[in-house]
Amino acid sequence: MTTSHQPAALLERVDVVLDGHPALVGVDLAVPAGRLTVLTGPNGAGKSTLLEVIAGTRPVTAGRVRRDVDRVAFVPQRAATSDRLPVTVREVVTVGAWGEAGLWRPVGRDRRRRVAEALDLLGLGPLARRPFGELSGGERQRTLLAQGLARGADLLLLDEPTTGLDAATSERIRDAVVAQVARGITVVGVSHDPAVVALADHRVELSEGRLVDAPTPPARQGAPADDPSTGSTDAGRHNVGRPAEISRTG
Ligand SMILES: Nc1ncnc2c1ncn2[C@@H]1O[C@H](COP(=O)(O)OP(=O)(O)OP(=O)(O)O)[C@@H](O)[C@H]1O
Repeated sequence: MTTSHQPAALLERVDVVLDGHPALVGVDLAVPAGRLTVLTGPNGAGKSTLLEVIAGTRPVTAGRVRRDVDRVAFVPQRAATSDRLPVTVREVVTVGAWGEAGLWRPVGRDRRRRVAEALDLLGLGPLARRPFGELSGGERQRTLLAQGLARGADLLLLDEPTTGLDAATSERIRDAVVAQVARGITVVGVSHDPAVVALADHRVELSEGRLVDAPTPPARQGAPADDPSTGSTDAGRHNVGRPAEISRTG
């Protein structure tokens, strides 16, 4: 686990309005680096929207988002995945390693190692040559997570990674998540699964687009409890250090 106390992502007074609907309202959140943050809350609370904001794939209507990460991997819900891809499991996982290599450049030794590790961690070795479209739902979910791991990201985002999976598959996915956090990778997951929530270092509960319960993550040593630069003691409550100290690399 990393010793860094600088947040991997910092959200300040974030609003997201979707077709006139307030999906997120005044969200202040620091995502601690090298930890597992789990977003919880009822259906429609704004969890997926918040995950997309942290990923940088969802523009905010108001507020600020800062990330201090080099590479982000976003593993979507199963339902978002096409089942007609004419590719093997290994090829799907290898896509995760394309990132900095680009589509037409050969995958080098380091990236091949990441693909092999990801296949191994998710128990996909025996399925590596199988067409993705022939897999069961749980096998696809493991494959998509392996693709995310192969990315070599320092911020891994998971939308309901264990929903609908059997106990053994869920446990394997939880073990893979724990292994990533142990390596210092920041993981943020949306989950209704109590077994995943129980693993969280940082639990964030949402209701109707607002944070209900977001305990302040570990503060940077010497940082003030409230940051006057935010202009709000409430907003400062979830800040770790001053925003100006966070480099935006992701
Ligand atoms: N394109 C859209 N237009 C209008 N409202 C939207 C749109 N997309 C999402 N919403 C609404 O925004 C709110 C937050 O949606 P979001 O998907 O983030 O919730 P969630 O907590 O992830 O829900 P679930 O647990 O059901 O997946 C919901 O009320 C949803 O109906």
